[in-house]
Amino acid sequence: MSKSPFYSILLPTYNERDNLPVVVAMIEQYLRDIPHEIIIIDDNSPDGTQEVATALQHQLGPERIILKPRSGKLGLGSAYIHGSQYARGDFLIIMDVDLSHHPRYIPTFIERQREGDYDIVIGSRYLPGGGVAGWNLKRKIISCGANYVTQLLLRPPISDVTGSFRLYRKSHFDRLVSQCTSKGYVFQMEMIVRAVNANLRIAEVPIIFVDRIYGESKLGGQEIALFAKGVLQLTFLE
Ligand SMILES: Nc1nc2c(ncn2[C@@H]2O[C@H](COP(=O)(O)OP(=O)(O)O[C@H]3O[C@H](CO)[C@@H](O)[C@H](O)[C@@H]3O)[C@@H](O)[C@H]2O)c(=O)[nH]1
Ligand SMILES: [Mg+2]
Repeated sequence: MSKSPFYSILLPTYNERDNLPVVVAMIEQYLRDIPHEIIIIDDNSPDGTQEVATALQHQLGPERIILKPRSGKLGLGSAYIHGSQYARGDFLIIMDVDLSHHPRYIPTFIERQREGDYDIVIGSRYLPGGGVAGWNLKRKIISCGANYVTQLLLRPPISDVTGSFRLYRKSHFDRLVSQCTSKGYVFQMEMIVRAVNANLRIAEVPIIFVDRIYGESKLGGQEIALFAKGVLQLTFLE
């Protein structure tokens, strides 16, 4: 019998002290029978998320909880790249740490990967059965607009290119990252466009994204401008 794969869950945090312990407890519940580690990448959050992360490490042990903090807020995409360098898993699972991404989907991602030997499994809000709860109109327009513009210019056969709830085969994640130039939220889109161009096997599963209850989104005007720049670069420069 082949060895059961090992999974590394990457948790990027910036001011998530209330959410982090809940997300970790839920991951532990849903992955009880699945070999895994959790890597927390905190960017020196002013709210003290790092202390909460340290307490979780004491509670669950250094094999299960790995802390890879950075000295300041350096962007979501680069947080995943930083954390992945320490991952021991055959597969990486990336997700938000504000309960927008429910850990109950992780076993579904794993099952789907196994069914078709996929390289990437994407959680999609835009498939039938998926959706968004709690976003205002402005935020819906930003998300739909980003996906629409990407479809218009680059036509990836993927319904949700901006979401951050994904499973990657680690070897492919590393290869794609070595080609990626973006550091912020636009990273997700660039990774998918490059994965499609590399003919990787990609599956999507519907997810419901629930807007955060505690804390604030870190998506601002600068991230939107960087997204527009990223799509244009991929469209015209490659
Ligand atoms: N370490 C680190 N973590 C960060 C940073 N910026 C954000 N995060 C963490 O990344 C996760 C997502 O951040 P949010 O600020 O909650 O993002 P959002 O506005 O809800 O956006 C979500 O939806 C977008 C698509 O519609 C996604 O593009 C985005 O990745 C995310 O999933 C959270 O766990 C947050 O703490 C950063 O610079 N550094
Ligand atoms: Mg959020």
